[in-house]
Amino acid sequence: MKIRGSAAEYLGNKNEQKQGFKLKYVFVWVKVKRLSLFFSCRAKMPSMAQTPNPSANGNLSFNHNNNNNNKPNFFARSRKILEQRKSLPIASVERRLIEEVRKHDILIIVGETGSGKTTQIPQFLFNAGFCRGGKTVGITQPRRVAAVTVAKRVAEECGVELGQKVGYSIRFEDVTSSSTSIKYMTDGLLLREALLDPYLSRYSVIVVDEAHERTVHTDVLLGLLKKVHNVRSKYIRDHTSVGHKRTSDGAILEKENADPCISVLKQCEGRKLPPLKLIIMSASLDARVFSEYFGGARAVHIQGRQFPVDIFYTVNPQTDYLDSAIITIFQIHLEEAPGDILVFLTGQEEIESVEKQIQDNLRQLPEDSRKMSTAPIFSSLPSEQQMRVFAPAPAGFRKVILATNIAETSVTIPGVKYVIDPGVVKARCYDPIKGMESLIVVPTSKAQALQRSGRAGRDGRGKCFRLYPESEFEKLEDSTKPEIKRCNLSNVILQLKALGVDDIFGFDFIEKPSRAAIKRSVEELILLGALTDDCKLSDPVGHQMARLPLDPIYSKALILASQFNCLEEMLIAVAMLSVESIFYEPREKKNEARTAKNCFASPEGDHLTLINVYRASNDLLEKRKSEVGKDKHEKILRKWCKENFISSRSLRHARDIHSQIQQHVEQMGLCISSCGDDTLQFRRCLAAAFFLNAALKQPNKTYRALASGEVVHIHPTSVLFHTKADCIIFNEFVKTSKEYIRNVTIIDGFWLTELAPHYYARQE
Ligand SMILES: Nc1ncnc2c1ncn2[C@@H]1O[C@H](COP(=O)(O)OP(=O)(O)OP(=O)(O)O)[C@@H](O)[C@H]1O
Repeated sequence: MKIRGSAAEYLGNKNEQKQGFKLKYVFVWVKVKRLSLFFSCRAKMPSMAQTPNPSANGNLSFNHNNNNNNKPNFFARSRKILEQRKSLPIASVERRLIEEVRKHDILIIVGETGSGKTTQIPQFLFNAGFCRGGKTVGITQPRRVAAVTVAKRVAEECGVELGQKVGYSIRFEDVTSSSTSIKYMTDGLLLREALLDPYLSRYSVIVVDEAHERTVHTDVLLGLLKKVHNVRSKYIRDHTSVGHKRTSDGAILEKENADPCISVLKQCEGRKLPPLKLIIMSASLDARVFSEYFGGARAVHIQGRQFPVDIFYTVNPQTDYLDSAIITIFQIHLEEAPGDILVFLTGQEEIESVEKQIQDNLRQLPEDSRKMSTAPIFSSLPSEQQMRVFAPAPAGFRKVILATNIAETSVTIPGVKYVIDPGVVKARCYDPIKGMESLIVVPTSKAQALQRSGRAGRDGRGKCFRLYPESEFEKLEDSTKPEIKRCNLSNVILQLKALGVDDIFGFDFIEKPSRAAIKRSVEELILLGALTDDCKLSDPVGHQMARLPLDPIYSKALILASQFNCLEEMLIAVAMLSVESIFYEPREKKNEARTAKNCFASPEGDHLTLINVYRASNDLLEKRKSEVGKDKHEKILRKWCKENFISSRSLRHARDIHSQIQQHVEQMGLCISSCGDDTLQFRRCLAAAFFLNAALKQPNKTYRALASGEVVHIHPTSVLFHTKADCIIFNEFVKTSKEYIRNVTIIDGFWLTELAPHYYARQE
């Protein structure tokens, strides 16, 4: 890269601005190839050429039941959508695709980003009759935001109200009805559904979209779907051979009392059981791996994308990708044609810091160049705020979307013409020996780079700026290491146990996690009381823990809290711990921010400090409750948060999570009471739940984590940063420049042997 000025120089030279803002070229970009040329599929697959297909007329036989007909724009918009759909590469292969689905129970589809897989294939399946008899086509997505936005788009394309024929279901949000035929959902949600309906009997087809992401849920789901598919196929074979009749769409008509297995199946799905069709999809899939896993399943390739995306690389490696991203944002803003910019960053803190720098830099630009708005999106942002990135920018403004990898796959953000990809991502990594999980920033894979560039070029030609040289791209791994190989497996194992999978080592994973990781997580679940010593789900604790949509350790904390009479406090603590950084500390207002935080600080630790913040926000809203209206309350909360250096986004999200988990624990019949001022009870409960995360002070003032033996340091953001306490528990281990622990509370070391004798008595 030829840098002739840093970002500040570039934007801040007032003389230059006066002279008509003469641009300095900061990067020399190397334009390389179009996105489509980068695509290569390693498995040998038949390709679906784009032959004209008279049946691909884009019409879906849904009722148009929304009352938009009187709106002048409605017809124009419908016509535009229809035109768009017809021009998608996938539209011309509808009939051939359906033939493939009819012929093969399991089909792997690889099609370039934007070819129309996610939005069109479910509609093709509906048109072809796969939803007859009240059956549903289910499409899983690794991320909530994709499930929601794609469902909205498909409902619009079909001219139906969201939640009727087309709906979505994500954790804590179900927008479906009994008439839903096309259902988008997260892969985790489908796993939870399988707890209640082990044969997934309402589904005729399940489409696993973006399978390349290999999230832990996708991998477990693939294993489960394989099993369900085999059971349903076997059932059909067996019953066809003993003379059962089929309906016209292939479903089996049951004979009364044919065999004992039928009664189980009848409970789930009534009298018909069609075979389960599985479709595994992505733009960047190694089809061979999936095909082998499903016993040589058929793989097809859909060629072509709607609009080209030009890829640019920097000439030289970058030392500071945030700085480079900001420079590139402004370079595009000042030089390129109108169009929104999507920037990939690694987390909330980075996003908020870049957002602030953009605002600061904009102030230095001449008035007429300041028309730029920013919109952040990251996973801990509440859904309604995430949706703001999809709203158009004010007229004449360029929107800059600052996103984590949650915007990497499946989503279409209308108007995005430029993508900036620094080539890094925050990924989980797990050390099964020490039992430590941490988040670290790592290079993306080629598959991720391809997905990112594919977010441009969805409603017109696009450009993608990769903030690294092409030679670096060549060195990237082809695909991302499956999450199941780099995370703590307690949650997965608990779910599998609840699904009736007894032999975890024998479970047919697409790629097996290491024995050490499975063993470690099973041991952890036994220690938490979720599994018995012979590895069965314990009753009631294990079953209760599996029902809560939380990490097992948090679920255990809630269950214990009802016995320690502090469930009210623990609900708040768990909700506050589920969001990213409640407090923020702007560089230029460090002292003010610290003084504000001290008002909430508890000398006993971060958990009680977080509870103090939550309760203070409750008191505020209680005091001002006469001022009616949700908007008014939001405004009051926002102002208060700003004054107290609290992230209003995070607090609002925590309040949301709180009400959702409260509903769950109420349904489970747990007793919600408060320990009042007796915080000792609450801390004892923390010790009883988080005993695996205890640390003892060393003579040199560092701490040693008792379970892993690792030397750890209290994070500077903790209220206990200067503590001299002998024994503490913590919630999070973060490895940056040092091994840090975050969210720390003081406990008494003797409590550990008293409350977790099964672990600490054994250690003595
Ligand atoms: N919410 C939306 N608003 C506007 N256009 C959309 C929207 N969703 C999809 N589209 C249009 O439909 C096209 C196909 O989108 P779709 O998500 O089906 O593609 P895909 O092949 O699944 O891509 P990917 O692999 O990136 O998920 C997009 O390129 C875009 O033109």
